[in-house]
Amino acid sequence: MDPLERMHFTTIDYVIFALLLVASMGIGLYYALSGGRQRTTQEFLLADRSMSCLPVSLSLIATFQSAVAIVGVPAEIYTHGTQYWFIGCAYILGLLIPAHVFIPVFYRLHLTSAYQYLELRFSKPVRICGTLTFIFQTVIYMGVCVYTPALALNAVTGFDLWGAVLATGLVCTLYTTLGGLKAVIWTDVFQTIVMFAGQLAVIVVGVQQTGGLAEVWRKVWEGNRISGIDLNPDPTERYTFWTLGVGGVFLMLSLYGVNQAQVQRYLSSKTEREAIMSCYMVFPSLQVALALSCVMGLVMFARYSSATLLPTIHQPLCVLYPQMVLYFVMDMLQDLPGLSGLFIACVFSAALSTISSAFNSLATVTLEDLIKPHCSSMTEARATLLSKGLACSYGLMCLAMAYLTHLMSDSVLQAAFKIFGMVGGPLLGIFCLGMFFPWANSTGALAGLGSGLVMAFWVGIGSIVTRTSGGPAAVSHFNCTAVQLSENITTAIGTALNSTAVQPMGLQRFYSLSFMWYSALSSFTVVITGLIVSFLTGRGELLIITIEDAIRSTWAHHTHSSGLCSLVETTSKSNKTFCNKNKY
Ligand SMILES: CC(C)(CO)[C@@H](O)C(=O)NCCC(=O)O
Ligand code: NA
Repeated sequence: MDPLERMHFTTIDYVIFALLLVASMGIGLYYALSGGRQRTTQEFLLADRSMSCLPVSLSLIATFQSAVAIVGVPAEIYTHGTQYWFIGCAYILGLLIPAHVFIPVFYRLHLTSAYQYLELRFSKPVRICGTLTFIFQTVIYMGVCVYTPALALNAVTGFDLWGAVLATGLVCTLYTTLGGLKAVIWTDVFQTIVMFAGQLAVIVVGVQQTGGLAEVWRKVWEGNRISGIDLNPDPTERYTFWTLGVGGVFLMLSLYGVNQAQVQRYLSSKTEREAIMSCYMVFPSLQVALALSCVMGLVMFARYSSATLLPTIHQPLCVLYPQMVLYFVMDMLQDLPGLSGLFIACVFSAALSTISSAFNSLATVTLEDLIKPHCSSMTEARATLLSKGLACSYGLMCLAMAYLTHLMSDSVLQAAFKIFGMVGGPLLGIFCLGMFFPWANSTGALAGLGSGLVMAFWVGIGSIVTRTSGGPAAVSHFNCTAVQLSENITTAIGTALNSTAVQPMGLQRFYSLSFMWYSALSSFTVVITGLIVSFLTGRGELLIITIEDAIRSTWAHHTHSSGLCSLVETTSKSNKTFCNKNKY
């Protein structure tokens, strides 16, 4: 029997998928019609700065748990064993540092956009460059996020590709435009629960069908899937304890420390304490999310390690990475109507929660950083209308980006997967430069950001062109024999094998740097270049040691350069006194 034929959706599955969309729409409508009815930018972009830590923390994990991660991590564990699990170590510092360094600075400055910090600390051009970099990164990312799950679902079940893209894109645009950040956060809460439920259901059924936990354990142990800690210091090794546990911290900081989507949620918290608490609560939830994905990869392995199952399943599993997990799920859940629908809902929840954050944060930075500075007389009503228009436009742009992603070649797609390491790193670097190095000046910051981006794209594009770096590889060997593979896939694997066999030298070695180091490499490049250029062009000041110093020096710089505390009108009373106190 052709495996492609038997994998189809029942009515119940379609109903569950539709329920996800309807419930998300419902939450959007509720927040459009309740509370302040989305009539101020404070409500639309910052949820009235009234959120408590539980919804904020679930929303924080939903944002960067994309569908790419939901289907990619189990495939990674299946093919390479549990080494990737060690990224959980990076969550410790990757969340403690945002909680105690970045959140206090952003929260006490009472910002709306994280890039306001860059103007306060450096200058307007630095802020604009930061904003444009963020827009570039997020626009590329959202296209990939909505396209990847739709493509995988289409390949496995025949579910209409553009139907899925349009349904998710349009529904998400609607509820973000109607309900603002409150809707984004509360749909994230709902979608996180669906995500956990879907993964848990697959694991429970998978364990049961494989013959119980002991049997799963025996098979993954015999199949060598349980990886010990790999302390190999080679930075070109894809996943080792060092790349994951140290390089991963920088990735986490670029996502949870300075990314606008997350900063905006911290700023939407009632108090600074709630914001810090929410960051703490991300830790256990993110560990659960990671464990679910990893265990799912192991169950998948256990189920297919037995030779008797191979004849029917080997062919469909010779597929692209993201599709592998869907094959497994559909194959296993086909006799349990509704459950495959639940898992599809889980994958699309991951996609929706990521793009909704993207729409709202893009609308925020575009309004605050690019438009407002030129229209100082804009009324609140007009600003709110404009922010809704922006959220809606970015939603439609997401559909255009999904289409562009569709036209992209496989190597460009790989670049899109690496976008967080490549573009997130330089952004992290520029915030660190501002917060930890008081003598860094605006020229240094601009030079730093530029060189960080050049460095990131050089190594990122170089690795794709030379195909030496393992990233989330597009191809897996999943029980396939060479005969069954199409010609170009065989070539791709051949190239991959050759490149690992030959030790790369010189530039080749640089290009084969594990992509887990990209954030660290590019943020260090920003800081070092920024410091050198600042020393050459500016004056020296004292070293900042505490958060208070960091905030004080930001205000001092601002009052110094503009001559007055112009932010006073727009900020809260506490900041007003803070500002006045620190006026020189
Ligand atoms: C945030 C982490 C590192 C948590 O494991 C991971 O989910 C991640 O790399 N997320 C960003 C990219 C993505 O999920 O599409
Ligand atoms: Na998500």
